[in-house]
Amino acid sequence: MGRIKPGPEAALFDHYNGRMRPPLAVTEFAEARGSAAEIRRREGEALLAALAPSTLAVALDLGGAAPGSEGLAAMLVRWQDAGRPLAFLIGGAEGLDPAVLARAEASLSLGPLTWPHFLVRGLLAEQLYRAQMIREGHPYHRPWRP
Ligand SMILES: C[S@@+](CC[C@H](N)C(=O)[O-])C[C@H]1O[C@@H](n2cnc3c(N)ncnc32)[C@H](O)[C@@H]1O
Repeated sequence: MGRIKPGPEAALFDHYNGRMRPPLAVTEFAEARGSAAEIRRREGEALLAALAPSTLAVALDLGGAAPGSEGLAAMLVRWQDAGRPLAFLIGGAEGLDPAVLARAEASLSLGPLTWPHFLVRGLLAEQLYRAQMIREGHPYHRPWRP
């Protein structure tokens, strides 16, 4: 949700997305106006209208599953094996509407801290790139801990 402007958040996303094979395609939606509930509803309607019926939607949500990076890599394999378009949904400042959470088949948390949505885009891109590296056995991911 939201149209990112040139700046550090856009650069963070571009940095990791530029490494992905293939890169992620981003669809941006204008942030809505009104009360918090109206914003969530209007933004939710725009998001839902853009999803094809076959799309496997994953909501980025604080209440979602919070796997480690290797767990996320395994989840991604399952999602991609479904052979359906895969979409990650990131809410705006007011969060995702309950209708969007209900449509999503999975929800993913990046931990209990609340992050700004444009930062979430970059954080997610890094984790999806990391998941690719985990699948390839690439030393980008160093799972050992001292
Ligand atoms: C500023 S947050 C919205 C905060 C809102 N109060 C809520 O609870 O969703 C904007 C969006 O970023 C994503 N987001 C922020 N922090 C997150 C986290 N820790 N895990 C997953 N998604 C997060 C969600 O998609 C959220 O809708």
